Amino acid sequence: MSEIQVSIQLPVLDLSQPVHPSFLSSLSKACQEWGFFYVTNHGISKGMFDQVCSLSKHIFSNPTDTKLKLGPLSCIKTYTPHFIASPYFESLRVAGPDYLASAKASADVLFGQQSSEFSEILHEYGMKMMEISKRIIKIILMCLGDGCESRFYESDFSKCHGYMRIVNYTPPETVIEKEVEGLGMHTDMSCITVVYQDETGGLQMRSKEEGKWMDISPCENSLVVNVGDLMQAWSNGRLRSSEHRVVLKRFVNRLSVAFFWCFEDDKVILAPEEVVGDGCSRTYRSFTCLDYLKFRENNEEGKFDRIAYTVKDFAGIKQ
Ligand SMILES: O=C(O)CCC(=O)C(=O)O
Ligand SMILES: [Fe+2]
Repeated sequence: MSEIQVSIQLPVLDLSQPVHPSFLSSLSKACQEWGFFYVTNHGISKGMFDQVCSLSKHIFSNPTDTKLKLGPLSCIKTYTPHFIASPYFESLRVAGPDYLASAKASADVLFGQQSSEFSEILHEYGMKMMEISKRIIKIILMCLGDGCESRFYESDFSKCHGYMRIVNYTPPETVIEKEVEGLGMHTDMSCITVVYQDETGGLQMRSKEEGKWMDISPCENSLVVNVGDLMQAWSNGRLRSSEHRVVLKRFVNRLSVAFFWCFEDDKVILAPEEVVGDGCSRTYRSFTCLDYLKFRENNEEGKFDRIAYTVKDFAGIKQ
């Protein structure tokens, strides 16, 4: 991994302030060019993040045998062990809309039924993330043109749902290379993804034209938002689903919590005429959300590694 790395300044969306038109144009540019931006004043306190992190670390500190009770061969299937996405990656999934029940189902298997701390905080976190995601989607719709928010939020986005993936990255103890890939290049199968990353760093995005890797550095009290495949297709490619990865540069564990905000499974995704724009042609055919998710699942190679199979491969119209 020796590509040149450059740094850029991404806009920071302040959720405590009304959105100014000049900010909207820089946000719009970032969504087209990079598919990434930061969010601040989102209403999640540092204390809450710290609690989510420390309880999650406690979960991952269990012996592998115990964690595998939640693994791919179990009936719960919330835990992804090492060597599936990468040797250094393991994750736990908490699904909505009932985050409490989802987190509790995993915690009960690991700790017995007395422990409710983990499920309660994850429930609170999930509910906050839903609220934040709705606000962000509305602002992203504003980037697509005047009136887009009022025209399309209710009709297209009000049934969205979200799930979280808590990821624990464990770098190798002996490193030959300077840095290793914790999670290979991919695009997210969401409308948007809202990521909390700890102070370790390592999240990188790939630039559109030159394919250079750029650090998305952790920014205190800020979340990282990236546009996903579903939004790229729904916007007829006006918003970019960014290619990104995670590299581990230091001998320290890294923890992140990614919240994936998605269309409902049976949603038919087709960019509205107004979003496509006069004189522009459609670049994605219509498809149902679930069919795309299945397409990605069935293409193991396209899952995390090389992005041979993206939404463009699935539903893009050859021009
Ligand atoms: O760990 C991170 O910072 C990002 C993880 C990610 O890209 C993903 O889970 O899709
Ligand atoms: Fe991702």
